[in-house]
Amino acid sequence: MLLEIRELTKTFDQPGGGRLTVLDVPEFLIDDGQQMALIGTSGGGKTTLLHLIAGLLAPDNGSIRLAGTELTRLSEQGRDRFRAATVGYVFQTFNLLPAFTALENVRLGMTFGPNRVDPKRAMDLLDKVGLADRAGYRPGQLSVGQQQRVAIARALAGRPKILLADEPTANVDPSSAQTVLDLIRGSCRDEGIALLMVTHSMEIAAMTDTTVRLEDINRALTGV
Ligand SMILES: Nc1ncnc2c1ncn2[C@@H]1O[C@H](COP(=O)(O)OP(=O)(O)OP(=O)(O)O)[C@@H](O)[C@H]1O
Repeated sequence: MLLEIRELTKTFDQPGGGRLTVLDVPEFLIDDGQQMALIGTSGGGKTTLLHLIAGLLAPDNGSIRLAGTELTRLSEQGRDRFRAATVGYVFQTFNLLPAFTALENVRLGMTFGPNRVDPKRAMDLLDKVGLADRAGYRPGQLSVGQQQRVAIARALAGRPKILLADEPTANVDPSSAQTVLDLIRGSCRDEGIALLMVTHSMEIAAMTDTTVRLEDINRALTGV
């Protein structure tokens, strides 16, 4: 099993006082190489779950075991190192660095991991996402769909074990959404990378191996 989450809870301080329990997840599992879509109502905690798996947030309680490492035993720095080595993340807003070119952004996806920076792989990935001719462009000089493809190439650059993608098809038209999805699924399959993808589209969810509704794994939403 690549990812094993058990008895996970996450609460947040609320601006008006008190704490909100966003996640209360008894069990959530992902196999090596499995492709899973995560759907659920807005504000239900999908992004929070992705952040916990990436080690960007720490849970209140419970266990997150990813690729044999218990994340809750790591320091924040340890989680940063672990993330660089193990997790690729396509953010809802891409988070590309505006001062760097497309190629430099993809290379940055390798800089912090254990694998040495491999300029050829960076260029190959840009080629794979159809942007070899835009390697020298900065994000501001690219369309939204092109920026999204650079973000996908960057997330794959460090040869992660799992790709976390937060609504990667939300900002493009339906035919580009299909291209983006094919790209993500094909790359993950070719490289043996597991995929956890948040989406609001049932059509897109139907194209993955498994679809999980957050309501079905999160007791905080059902109150049971
Ligand atoms: N840092 C924070 N402080 C306080 N509350 C937060 C924080 N981050 C998230 N929340 C709350 O946690 C809940 C879940 O947020 P999250 O972004 O995980 O939802 P989501 O399922 O990804 O939503 P969407 O589909 O709209 O992107 C929301 O009610 C939100 O207000």
